[in-house]
Amino acid sequence: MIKIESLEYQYEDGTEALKNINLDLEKGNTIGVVGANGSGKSTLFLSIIGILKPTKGQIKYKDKTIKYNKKFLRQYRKKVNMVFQDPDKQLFFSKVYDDVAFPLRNLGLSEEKVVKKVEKALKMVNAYDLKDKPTHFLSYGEKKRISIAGILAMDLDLILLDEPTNGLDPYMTKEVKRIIEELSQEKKIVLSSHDMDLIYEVCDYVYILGKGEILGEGSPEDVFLRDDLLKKACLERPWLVKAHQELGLPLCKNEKQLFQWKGKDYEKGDYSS
Ligand SMILES: Nc1ncnc2c1ncn2[C@@H]1O[C@H](COP(=O)(O)OP(=O)(O)OP(=O)(O)O)[C@@H](O)[C@H]1O
Repeated sequence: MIKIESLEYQYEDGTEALKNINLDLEKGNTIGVVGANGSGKSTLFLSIIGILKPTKGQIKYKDKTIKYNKKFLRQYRKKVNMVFQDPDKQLFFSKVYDDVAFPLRNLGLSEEKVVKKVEKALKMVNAYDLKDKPTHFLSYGEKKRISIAGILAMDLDLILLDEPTNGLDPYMTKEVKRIIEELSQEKKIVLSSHDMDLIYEVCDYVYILGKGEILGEGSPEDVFLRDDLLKKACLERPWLVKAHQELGLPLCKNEKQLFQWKGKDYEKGDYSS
């Protein structure tokens, strides 16, 4: 659906944030983009939604090169949009409900449809109770969930999530993981994260960025077994990969699989030895 060809992006001060990026988002349904601080992940996402215009190269959506005029971008962002790393960049209204409803009202949907979509999105992120709360009273984790709900309420083809678990506690991190897994049943998702466990478990294809370049790509099982690649990109191995390499355990996709291999009932919290 989206192809990126020979993309380069240079900031005004001369920083070459992206160099010769080639990416095909048909290669997976939940795609991870990982890289150390400053490797270019946010710049890439901002380029994909057309906020940054490439210095060179192009982005194709459904085989057509995206354009940078207001009319095109307004239509494009109804189908391809992102949840920003910082929720304060996304929440504008004083009340949670109005924030999630805004893009839908903007599309001219009837208030009846708006109510349905907003309620569904808020329930999906377990934030329905917050609907009447002023956004400025929300905790950081709650703001993150509301900004995700705002994107879920829209009928997008592709959702980009920039560091969705950044700054969240372990419980909320699990919640966001659940949301991504649920969402990926219906939508294409691209997410960036410093949490290699999350990327390994939820993604089916991974791009590794380093200093604005793609250093490697492939299935999570392939890329995370490549020590040389991880070292070059300054990335850690997911714990399930470590357990496989260091303890000789089978390479499991998630905790549940590992428990099942051990004959434990994961759902019942069977932690006995
Ligand atoms: N507005 C800007 N002007 C100049 N340089 C910038 C600007 N924004 C980002 N950069 C630079 O571009 C490079 C890529 O930054 P980017 O924010 O895309 O990386 P990132 O992988 O998202 O980092 P992080 O993991 O820390 O969020 C960095 O060297 C950064 O300093």
